[in-house]
Amino acid sequence: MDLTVTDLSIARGGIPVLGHVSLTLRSGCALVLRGPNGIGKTTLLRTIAGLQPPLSGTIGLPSEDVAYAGHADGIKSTLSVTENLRFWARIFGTGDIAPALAAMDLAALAERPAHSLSAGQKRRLGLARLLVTGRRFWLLDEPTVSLDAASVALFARAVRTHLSNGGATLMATHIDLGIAEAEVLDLTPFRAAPSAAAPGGFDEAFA
Ligand SMILES: Nc1ncnc2c1ncn2[C@@H]1O[C@H](COP(=O)(O)OP(=O)(O)OP(=O)(O)O)[C@@H](O)[C@H]1O
Repeated sequence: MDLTVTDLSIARGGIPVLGHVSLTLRSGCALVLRGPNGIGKTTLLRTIAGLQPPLSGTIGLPSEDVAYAGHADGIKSTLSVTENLRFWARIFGTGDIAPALAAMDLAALAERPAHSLSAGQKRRLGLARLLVTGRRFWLLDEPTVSLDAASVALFARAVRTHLSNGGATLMATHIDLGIAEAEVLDLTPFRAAPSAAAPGGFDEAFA
C-alpha cells in the first residue's frame, strides 16, 4: 500500500500554512520536501504522522507502518545507547538491535549513557531508532542536523538500504543526500492565502 495525501490543507497555531497538497509515496521511493523556512514542511510531516489533524483533505496510509523522526531525538538520556535501542525495539516489537548499531556506527558507544553523547552522536542514535522500528514509511524532519559528512554518508546509505528493502522515505531536508532516485516536491506553490488567526490560536503546547 502507498502513502497517499489528497487535497490536504493544514494549519499551525491556528493559522493556515499550506493548502491543497497532494502526493503519493510508493515503496522503494524517496520524496524530499523543499521550500523556504516557515513554509510548512514540519507541519506537513507532523500532520501525516498523525500528531495533528488537517484542516481538510485525506491521508491514506497504514499508520502502523509509519515511523516519524522529528527535531527532537526521542532519546532517554539516562539510558545507554544499547538500552535506548532495546527500549524502542520492545515498543515496536522488533528484535535484533545490532544492525542498527552497526549502520549508524554506534557499536563503540553502545554502553555510553545517552546524555554523554555529542550532538551528532545523539542524532545518530535517533536515526538508529528508525532502523529498529521495522516500519516501512519513514517521515524525517531535517534528519542530518548536527551530522558531519561521514555521518551524512552513513545515513544516506541507511536510507538507500531501506528503499531497496521496499521501504520509503518522506523527508524535509535542505541538503542533498545524493540519493539519485529521490524526487523533490517544492511546497512554495501550496502556501495558504493569508487569513486571520483562529481565536486563541497562536501558541501550541506541542511545539
Ligand atoms: N509551535 C508553533 N506555534 C505557532 N506557530 C508555529 C509553531 N511552530 C511553527 N509555527 C509557524 O508555522 C509555520 C510553518 O512552520 P514549519 O515549522 O512547519 O515550517 P518549515 O517549513 O518546517 O520551516 P523550517 O524550514 O524553518 O524548519 C511558520 O509560519 C511558523 O512560524
